[in-house]
Amino acid sequence: MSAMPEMQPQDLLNAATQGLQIRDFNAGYPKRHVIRHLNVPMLPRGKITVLLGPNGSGKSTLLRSLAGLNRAEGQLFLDGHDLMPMPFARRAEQVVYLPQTLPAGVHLHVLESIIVAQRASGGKGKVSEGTDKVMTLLRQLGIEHLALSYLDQLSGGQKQLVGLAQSLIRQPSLLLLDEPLSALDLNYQFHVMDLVRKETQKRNIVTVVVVHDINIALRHGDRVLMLKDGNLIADGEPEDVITADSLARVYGVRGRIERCSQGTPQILIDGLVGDPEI
Ligand SMILES: Nc1ncnc2c1ncn2[C@@H]1O[C@H](COP(=O)(O)OP(=O)(O)OP(=O)(O)O)[C@@H](O)[C@H]1O
Repeated sequence: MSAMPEMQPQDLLNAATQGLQIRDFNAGYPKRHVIRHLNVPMLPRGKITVLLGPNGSGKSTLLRSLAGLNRAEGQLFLDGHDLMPMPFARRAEQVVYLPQTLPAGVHLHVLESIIVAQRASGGKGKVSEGTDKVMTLLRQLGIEHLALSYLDQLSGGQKQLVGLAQSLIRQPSLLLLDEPLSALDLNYQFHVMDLVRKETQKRNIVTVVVVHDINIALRHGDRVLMLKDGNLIADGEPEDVITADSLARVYGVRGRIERCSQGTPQILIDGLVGDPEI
């Protein structure tokens, strides 16, 4: 049996400090507290964390607050450095938030819009090199053919894919994706999560994704955080968090997780809590 390579002190230190830690975090709006005293132990780099919860549970508020776009207080340590006191521009160099929909009325074509995003985050070098990178990313996303189409003439799903390209080109340390699959067909959903995983691992990003589809969380999440009414109800590996009990408590549904013939866990819903069982 070959011996495990010994971890060097620096590796141990990195493992303990590399990633995002959320401490006593509160967030909301002038007349409405939404996220209350949230504490999340290290969300590691190179992994996908899926944020689940019913409508109105605070997922978007949390993501926007992590990006510095919402009122918030508490501590957010990225690799040991607190993001909260940082000027917004400095925080935005490391943290990228992709909202559910791109802003309307932007009359740029796709290629221009992604080069603008790249330049805004400090991307330098020759324009031709920037264009090559963007075209590679568009090819990976399967939307190379849209490079010269105008943003305001794209379908909802095409806009989502362009938004993802704008986010990835900025090479963030913390990538926050708010329902990036909601307008995508099944093929693109799979393709996008596959690409997000590869980029997360290759660039060692802390990625947090909001989805409503429990099967996506089961299949693509390394870790799941489940919110209800702004409170963290569960945190752990997908199959430890997504259980009949948490589905009942958080979503009010009677459900179970079963493995398909290929071994992939999937959710089956039998009804609502309180319905007569058949
Ligand atoms: N701009 C705002 N001002 C005041 N309250 C808001 C604002 N935006 C959202 N809220 C409230 O904050 C709470 C959490 O909303 P949030 O959008 O974060 O939920 P969510 O979990 O992302 O929901 P969904 O799954 O429906 O997108 C809701 O009660 C909502 O009404």
